Amino acid sequence: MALIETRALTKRYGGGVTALSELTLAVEPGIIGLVGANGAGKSTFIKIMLGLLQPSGGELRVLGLDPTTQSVQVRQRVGYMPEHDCLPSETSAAEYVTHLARMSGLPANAARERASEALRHVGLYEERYRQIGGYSTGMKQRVKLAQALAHDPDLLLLDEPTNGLDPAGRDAMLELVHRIGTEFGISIVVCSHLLGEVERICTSLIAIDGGKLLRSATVSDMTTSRDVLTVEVSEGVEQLVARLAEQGLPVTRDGHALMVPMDSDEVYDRILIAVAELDLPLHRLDQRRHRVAELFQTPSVTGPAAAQEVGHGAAN
Ligand SMILES: Nc1ncnc2c1ncn2[C@@H]1O[C@H](COP(=O)(O)OP(=O)(O)OP(=O)(O)O)[C@@H](O)[C@H]1O
Repeated sequence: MALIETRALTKRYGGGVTALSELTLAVEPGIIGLVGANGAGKSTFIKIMLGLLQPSGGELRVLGLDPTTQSVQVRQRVGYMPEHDCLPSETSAAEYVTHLARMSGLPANAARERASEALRHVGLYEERYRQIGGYSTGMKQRVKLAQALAHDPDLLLLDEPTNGLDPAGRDAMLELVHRIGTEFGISIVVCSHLLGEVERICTSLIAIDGGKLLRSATVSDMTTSRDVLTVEVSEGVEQLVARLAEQGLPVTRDGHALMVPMDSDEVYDRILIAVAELDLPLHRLDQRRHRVAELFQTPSVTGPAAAQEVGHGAAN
């Protein structure tokens, strides 16, 4: 059974905004990156999966359940970490997470135990009796993660868990998410507008742009068949580009380097022959795996920083 399955899932808000447009996908259990630029529709998708928002059209199953009619069952099995800060400042993390565990239906003692355990998993055990108002941003994010874990869910939906964190904090949060996914065997959907960031911890990726599905596949499927050859010549780059284009090889430029998808073994030889025939000084010819971010580059996305972001448009 697929973990999440949608068919033509669509969400329109008032004011003519189509936040999700005919999304059709199926993902298997694992750590799933839900990636897209700001406004791509990630939060909307998460809220529909939780049954907090009703879709305007299409179908959806989460853990085999229909959130539009079985939202209580869905929320019993799904933990949700919202994007924005929503924590009470004058309450301790222990009190807050216990309270939410109780609200999910656990008896008082079990709720307290589960809260302590969840806070231990996220590294806040020692600090759990301090008021949340005195916590750093990273600690607050961890409290949100702990409350999502407290009722022992089968699936976690994390909306931008690295928001507001510095690079070290982002790394630590991603490592934690990865550990929870692998050690506890919980499936996780982790939203991010930074593909390069989640790519390293995910087993599959759903990429959306302007509410439309760009791609949904396992990370290994996205990368294994897409090795790329990098060629650098000290001079005559234009000649080489023209020669490779004549041969029907798709070439993209990355600074001085030329990148050619390695669709078959003979591509390597064809490049070597072209360089030799043109008598160009070969500086470098090597093969490497495509980074997932490169697979999503569009003509309007340029430069290394932009290449990290998926898509480029808001939904309209
Ligand atoms: N309640 C709403 N009413 C009208 N439009 C909305 C509403 N909520 C979201 N939108 C619009 O729907 C589109 C998708 O928003 P959504 O928050 O789902 O995107 P996102 O990918 O999560 O982006 P972000 O990371 O910035 O939150 C955006 O254009 C947004 O402005």
